[in-house]
Amino acid sequence: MKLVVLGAAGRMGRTLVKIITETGGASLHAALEREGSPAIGSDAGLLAGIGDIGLSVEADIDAALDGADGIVDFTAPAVSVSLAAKAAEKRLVHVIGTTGFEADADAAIGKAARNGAVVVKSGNMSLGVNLLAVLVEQAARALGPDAFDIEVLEMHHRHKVDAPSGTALLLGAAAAKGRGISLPEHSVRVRDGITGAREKGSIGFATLRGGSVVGEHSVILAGEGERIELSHAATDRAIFARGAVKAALWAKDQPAGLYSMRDVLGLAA
Ligand SMILES: NC(=O)C1=CN([C@@H]2O[C@H](COP(=O)(O)OP(=O)(O)OC[C@H]3O[C@@H](n4cnc5c(N)ncnc54)[C@H](OP(=O)(O)O)[C@@H]3O)[C@@H](O)[C@H]2O)C=CC1
Ligand SMILES: O=C(O)C1=N[C@H](C(=O)O)C[C@H](O)C1
Repeated sequence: MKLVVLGAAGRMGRTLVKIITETGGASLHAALEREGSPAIGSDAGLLAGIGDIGLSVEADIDAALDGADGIVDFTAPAVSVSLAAKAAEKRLVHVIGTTGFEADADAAIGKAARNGAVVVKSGNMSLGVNLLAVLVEQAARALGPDAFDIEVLEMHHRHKVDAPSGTALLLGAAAAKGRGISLPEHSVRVRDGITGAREKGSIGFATLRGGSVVGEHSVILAGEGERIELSHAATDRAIFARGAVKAALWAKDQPAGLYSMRDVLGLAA
């Protein structure tokens, strides 16, 4: 499967270039960065630390998509939205790892999936986090609507630009699903000053940023006299890249539509 990596000089882009070259059935068709990026013209393999692979980073998306089977995209929300429309036009697989989408951007990606793109989108492409989400959903369902308070805590590196993380929101959505409630209607994303007592049935988020932390998430279910914590720690971005490439290979045989990593991994609650 011929894959185009968008954001090839980024933290995830470099990891993806390495993992694609190591994965049977996948090959690197093109590596892209935005117009004006200092990475344009550099060898994608040299940037990824795997030596010269004879493929330079380019900026022309339309030329890069010519002859490609799929796109792996860990960039920024506006970039992913405009690429989803192109993927629909060309009937391509589009794996979206980007996080930080607003509701209107999600709606635009849903539209692209209805119009011909095979989209796999997830705030976290790792097996571990997607299994954790299943466990969170089960725990929230088993513990009932409000006897236990649910809080999602995350920590990431100092460069991360969105909060709460896509993973924190994915875990919050799993908890909300287990409780049979809507996350947007029950989430508390910021607390500051005299907040009043905790609202019954809410799902809280707390964000830490610093250093080089790849990604750490805990879902805390706090009851009277006891507390359950379900956690995941990522120590290597390769887990996300492997998941993304697996998603692309899986999506190749699917009809157009919007899929999640749970679909790819066959994980049901
Ligand atoms: N779902 C998952 O499993 C994971 C998701 N992520 C998410 O992936 C995204 C990227 O993370 P990360 O790699 O750390 O970020 P980086 O900033 O390191 O990488 C993003 C790259 O995309 C480039 N870019 C921006 N605009 C364009 C464009 N129009 N065309 C091509 N390339 C472009 C950036 O270039 P420039 O710097 O010049 O703007 C940069 O090189 C984030 O949203 C993050 O949350 C990260 C890890 C795992
Ligand atoms: O920006 C990151 O680095 C990560 N982003 C994703 C998120 O927002 O959850 C996934 C991972 O935790 C790393």
